[in-house]
Formats: sequence, structure tokens, C-alpha cells
Amino acid sequence: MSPTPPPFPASTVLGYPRIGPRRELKRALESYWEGRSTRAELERVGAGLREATWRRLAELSLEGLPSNTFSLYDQVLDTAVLLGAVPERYLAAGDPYFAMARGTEGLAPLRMTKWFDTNYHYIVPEIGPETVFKLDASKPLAEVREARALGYGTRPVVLGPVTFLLLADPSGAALDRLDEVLACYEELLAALAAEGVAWVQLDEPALVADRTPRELATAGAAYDRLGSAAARPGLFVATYFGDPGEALPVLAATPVEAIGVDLVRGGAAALPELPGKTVVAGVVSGRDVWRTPPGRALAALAGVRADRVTVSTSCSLLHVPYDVEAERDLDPGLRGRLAFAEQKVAEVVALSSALPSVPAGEGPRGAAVPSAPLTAPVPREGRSPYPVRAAAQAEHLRLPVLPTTTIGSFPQTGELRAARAAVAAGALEPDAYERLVEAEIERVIRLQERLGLDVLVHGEPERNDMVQYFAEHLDGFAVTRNGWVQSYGSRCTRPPILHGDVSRPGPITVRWASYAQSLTSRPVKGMLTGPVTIVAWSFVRDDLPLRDVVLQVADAVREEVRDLEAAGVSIIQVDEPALRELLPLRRASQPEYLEWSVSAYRRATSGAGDRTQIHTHLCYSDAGEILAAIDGLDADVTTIESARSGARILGAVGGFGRGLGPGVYDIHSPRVPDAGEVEDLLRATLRALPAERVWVNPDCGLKTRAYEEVEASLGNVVEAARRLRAELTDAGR
Ligand code: MET
Ligand SMILES: [Zn+2]
Repeated sequence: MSPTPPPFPASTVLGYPRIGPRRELKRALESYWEGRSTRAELERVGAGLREATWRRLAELSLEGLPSNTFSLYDQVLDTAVLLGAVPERYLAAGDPYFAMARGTEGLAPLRMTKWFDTNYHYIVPEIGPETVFKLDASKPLAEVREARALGYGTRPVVLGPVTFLLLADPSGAALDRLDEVLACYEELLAALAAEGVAWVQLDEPALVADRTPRELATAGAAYDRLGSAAARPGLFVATYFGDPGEALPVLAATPVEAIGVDLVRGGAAALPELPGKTVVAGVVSGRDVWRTPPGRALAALAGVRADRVTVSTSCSLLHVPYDVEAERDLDPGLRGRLAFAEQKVAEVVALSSALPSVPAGEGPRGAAVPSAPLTAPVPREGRSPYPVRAAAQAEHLRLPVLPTTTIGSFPQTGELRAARAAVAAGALEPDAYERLVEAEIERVIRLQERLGLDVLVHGEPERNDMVQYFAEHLDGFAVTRNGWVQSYGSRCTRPPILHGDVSRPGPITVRWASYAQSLTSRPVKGMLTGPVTIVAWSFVRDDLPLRDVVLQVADAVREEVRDLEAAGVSIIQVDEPALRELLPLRRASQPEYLEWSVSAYRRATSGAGDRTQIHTHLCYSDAGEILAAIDGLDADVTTIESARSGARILGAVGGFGRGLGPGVYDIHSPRVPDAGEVEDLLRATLRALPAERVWVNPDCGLKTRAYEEVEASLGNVVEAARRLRAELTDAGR
């Protein structure tokens, strides 16, 4: 039996941002990837960031410092390396770690997908019959030693075995390999104990989703086994992103000494008594940017019945920016209501060290003024049934069969990005910038005409980002200067802060869309981001139900749709790529979410007349769970990613009774598909769907590609559509 661990520290965080307060890691990574610096230089930047983090957490008087929360790319990939699950084919690459993450010339990367309901992406571990699990504990051990050399004792954080295997294969099939994986974890625990580590944190967020009885029993057995290891640190199993529900009694029955619960998103009220355990109580949210109301946190802490309570964050702080103090331009009233990672650590410390003297009276969070109640009735659906609309649109638009189009953005030129930065810095007149945008629109229109596309776009050159651009033009949002959050690898986003009631002071996109339309006789499609996506990719006020916030945004989008239509734009695309991201982790809550999110979309789009064709776009092929909802959006045309997954999606969407454009050009790769390949994909589509419903388009926007690739690829897409169109017309004669 292992000796009793020392008491768990009174305050901690489950993890911390790692990209660097000025995105130092991003720059170091990109410079290494481009061959401008060495691996050793990259490691030095990493070490500097880790040291700065530990130093800062210690300065803030946090007691329990985590380690191994740093990663050069992704913590799930790190876990695969820890367990030896590196597929053979990467071993020969110059740098197998980054080969798995990003691919090489001849080698595709491992798959990447979204981390639970966040916008962070992890690398999906690949486990096959040939996988031989073998511990490589060098990274966690090195971080423990590195911290100790600096004078800090730390608690290594490692993804837990159950979640690791469920992420590798959501069907649960990989759990068959649990015994082999647990052997590695036992070895790891022994190595950490030998290193003098007092506590280890094993993250098990997968336990907050619906789990089968078999999966729960497996989790219980796993922690029984790890708990009975002869030599080990104290075991802290962290659940987060929701209520662990039935997983909690399962964990409580195992020998683990500490259990983490998310009391922000989980059911604080329903927390069972956990005698003999330490509860690491996540009362400071790691998913929002608001100050913690002390009353709420204290009430949640008071509800915990356990041997010992530690104050913590609800999840890792990876999902919030570093420091509010860096936001000099924010309205001071708003700034006073915000807490980024540093401020959240201070809150954790304050809550733990002197529960009664927590800084109180900082005013309400969320809206500064009472929000406008949603009294406006849901607008009556203005549109006729699809067959009526379709006839009106066909008459008005006169498009050929198999119409070709794109998803909206064209490559963003360095010149435009630089010009935008210059405007922000006051070095370029807004007028001059607008001329540049117009010149780019004209170039994109001419290019599309030359390529022979049927429905044109203006190319979105005025948008830095499909959400931030709208946030900048709507009331109720603020944008930050430095509020970067890691999305994957070196990629970061700067989510806008939706802090008040949303309204649209004036038209946003109309001038660009109508300028583009004025240049051509072909229809130009107006481009909007949908209400769910705008909210999903922002930090959102939490004093109103999410549904009401989304409806406010829907009303703003609805006004923009109306104005576009009035300006003569006859096709309007309202993108909802984040529809699936907000899907609740528990099935019981999913129908309600899908109901209101779909109705928000319809609220945004139903003001359009029958003649106006509404498009929507979703970019993932694993749409399986939400197909009925996608159909429920009732868009006239839906474009969806599918080039890589071949015909897989086609069977599922065959039942849609309206226009559908399964992508035929994989924009995630620099490869130019030839016309023959595109033709094959289209033939597969035509076997699944009637020709009159099929649209021809790429998988997603072209923003991240180079002009040469895009020109060549779209040329081949148009060519393939023409060949098939000719066949169809011949056959019809
Ligand atoms: C992530 S979906 C992107 C849609 C957007 N209209 C674009 O083309 O960039
Ligand atoms: Zn997309």
C-alpha cells in the first residue's frame, strides 16, 4: 500500500496557457518549422515560457503549481508519445513529433479534431493492432526536474488512460487496450514517486459525457488498479467541462485521494458526499473571461462535503487569454468586469486563503446595464415552402444545372493584412484602405468570371476573421488587442467579448457585396456568419441564457439579410460552421439546444423573400449527429465538407430535399486536384442525389490557400462540372 500523500495544496489551477503572453511560442514554432531556427532554440523558448509561468503563479501565491501542462503542440499528442503510441511510419521523419502533428512532404499528419465543446483542437491518437505501448516518461520527468531546479515543487498533469483511449476511438473499442496502457501508467507513477513527486493529476474530461455502464466500470477498474500501485504519488483525477454525474460515485469508490469537479458547469447542488476524499473544487471558470462572483463561488464551496476542499479552476486556463492588464484600449467599465488567466489565479488564491475576505462588491458581471428583455416576438416565417421558393429562384437566377460556386473567402494577400494593420496604427487613411479592398474585390470577380464560375463571391478581403469582423461592427461586442487563445499548434484566435445587448448600428457587408455585384452580370452571393457561430467563437456574457444571446445576434443578422436583399443581392449565404461545436456533451440536453439553435438560424434568414436564395455552409464531414438539425435550417442550398471523406457523407445527406454542395476540392491541402478526380467525386454525388439539386464547390473558404493553387484548382472544378453538365444535357435530349 502506498503511503498517505501530504495534504493537497489549498489552491491550484488545472492548467495554464502556454502560447506565451505575446505568442512567443507561436513565433518560435513557425520559425523552427520554416528552418530559420534550431530545435534547441525552440526548446529554449519553451523553457523560458515554463519558467515565467511557474514564477508568475508562485508570485500570485498559488500553492499547487502544475507542470507538464506545457506542450510544443498538443497535450493529447504528448500523451501518445508518453505511451509509445507513435505510428511506425513517422519514426523515419526528421522530427516524428511534428510529422505526426503537421505531416511532411510524403506523409499526411494524424487527424485533428475539436477538444470536447471548445475551439481547441487535439491530435487524434492512432491505435492499431500493431501499436506497442511503451512508456517514455522523459517529458513529465524533465518538467518536474526543471521546476525543481528553479525552486518549485510541481504536480505533473497527464491525460488519464480512460479519456486517452476514448479520444483515440469514441466508440470505446480502444478500451480493450486498457491493461497495456495501465501498465505504462503504473510505471509512470513509480517513476514520479521515485522523483519525489507528491501528487499527480490525471485528466479525465471524457467522464462528463454520457458513458455506458461498461465504460464506467472500466474507469472504476482502471483507478482501482492505479490506486493499488505499490509506489505512487497521491492520485488526483480531474473531471471537467460538465457534471461527472454517475462517474463521480464510481471514482469515489476507488482509492484515488482527490477528485476534481467542475462546479461552474457541473451540478454543484447535486454533489454527493465524498468522505475520505479531497475535492478539488472548480469554482473559477476556465471557459469564460468574467470575474467570479464571490457569492456564487462561496456557495458552491460550501456545498462540498468532503474531507478536504481545494479551490481551483473549473478546467485548465488554456482556454482564456493571459492578462486583462494588457488590454489598455478596453473600456475601463468593461475591463473591471473581466478576468483572464492571471486574474483567475488571483481569484482562486483569494477564495482559498481567506474565504470570508474575498474581494466583494466588484459589481455585477455580464451586462453592465439591465438587458433588454426579448419582447420582440419571433418573426413569422416569411418564406413559402421550398418548392415555391425554388421555382421563384430558378426563374430569377437562371442558373445552369450543376452550378459552380465557392464558399466565400479567396486568398488573403499579405498586402491587405499589412494595410489593415496600418489603418489600426493610424498609418493609413481608411479611404485608401477601402480603395485597396475594392481593387481586391474587382480582381476576385474578374478571376471568377475568367474561370467560368456561376455564382460569384466578393472574396471577403475586408475580413480578418469571419466572427471578429461582425463583432467589430455590432454593438454589444468588444475586441481585444492581445486576447489570444490557442486553437491548435501555433494557431491562435482572438475571440471577441460579447458583453452587452447586441444590436446592429448599420449595414455591415452591404457596401462590399453590392460593389461586387455592380461589377458583374453574374449573381454575387452575399456572405454572413450565422448567429450560433458568432456566439460560439466569442466569449459570451453569462447573465443571460445562451439561447437569448444567440437570438439577439440572430436579429442583427436578420437585419443584414434584409438590407442585402434590398441592395439587390439575390443569393445570401449564412455560414454556421460552429453549429456542432456547441452541441451539449450530454445527450439529454442536445434536443433542446438543436431546437433553439435551428430556430435562431431561421430567425436570421426567414426575412428573405422567396426569390432570394439562402445558402448555408458547414465545414466538417462528421455531421452525423446533427443531420436533422442541418436539414431543419431550411436553407435552399447547403455546402458541406466532403472531398476527403469521399462518398461517406452522401448517403446521410441524400434525404435532404433541397440544394446540396458536397465539397469536391479539399482546401486543407496545397494539392491541386485534377479535373478527372473532381469528376469522379461529382459522379459519386450524382449517384446519391438528383442532378437538379447538386451544387459544385470546394469544401470550405480559400482564405488560407495561395492564389496559384486556387486558380488551378477552381479551373479544374469548373471543367469537371462542364463535362458532366454536357453529359446530362445530351442524355436529356
Ligand atoms: C469556417 S467556414 C468559412 C466560411 C467563410 N465564408 C469562408 O469562406 O471563409
Ligand atoms: Zn468552412
